[in-house]
Amino acid sequence: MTTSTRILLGVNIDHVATLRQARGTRYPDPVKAALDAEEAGADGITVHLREDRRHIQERDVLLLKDVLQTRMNFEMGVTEEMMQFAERIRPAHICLVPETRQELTTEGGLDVAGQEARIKAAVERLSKIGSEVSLFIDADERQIEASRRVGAPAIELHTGRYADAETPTEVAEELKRVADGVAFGLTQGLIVNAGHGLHYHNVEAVAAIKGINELNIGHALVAHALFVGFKSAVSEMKALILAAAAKA
Ligand SMILES: CC(=O)[C@@H](O)[C@H](O)COP(=O)(O)O
Ligand SMILES: NCC(=O)COP(=O)(O)O
Repeated sequence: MTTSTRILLGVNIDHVATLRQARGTRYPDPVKAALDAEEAGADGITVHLREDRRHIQERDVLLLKDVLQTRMNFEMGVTEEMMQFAERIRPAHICLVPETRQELTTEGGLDVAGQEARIKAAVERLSKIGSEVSLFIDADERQIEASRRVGAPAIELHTGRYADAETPTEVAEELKRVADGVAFGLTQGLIVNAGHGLHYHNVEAVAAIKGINELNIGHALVAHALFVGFKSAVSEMKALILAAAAKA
């Protein structure tokens, strides 16, 4: 996840595993989805090993670690169990995310400002294994400054509020919040990624924000893949974001 003029696509395969877990079958295999995604142009593969194991399982992460041609972005809550697992697998990238068991999905960003000492200790510990650590936060200057202070080289701005915005005014406000967050993150010397809730119909405006390094996208890709196949779903998304970034 190094800063470049070319925007990267991280493909999140969590919800391939959601379908498998719904029946306790061996299919569909998120590992196969990851390999297809890479063939279709994914720059990296994102997985979130949730505490409740509702989708991705340890087995998936271990296999991916062996077979990925690109790099793994391992999303995890800040718990001792996850810290030890990350130390075992040493992913190229780790994104620290907030997690609550009852939530339908990751509803907001990590409160870095409210627990700086704890996040700083986690960033230091995970940096020691050679992982590039990012913090999944809201596009909020207080959280961005705190992310710099705790020593994270990267942040991922939560785009869920933009994705959920309903009126054109709300969409414009939320997009501006993300764009301002990107600009502010860059002034802090951070690598700035973004993701959550991005879809074929809303991704272009985000991809056009100057300075974004990578977009992480999952749910929309898996949903579209049902109708067009995983490779096509990924290559369509990649073409959209590259075109939007090139036009900007
Ligand atoms: C942290 C994040 O935004 C994604 O990884 C998201 O968590 C996907 O999985 P869920 O839908 O389980 O939240
Ligand atoms: N960190 C965001 C992510 O990996 C994908 O989120 P979504 O596209 O599944 O909402």
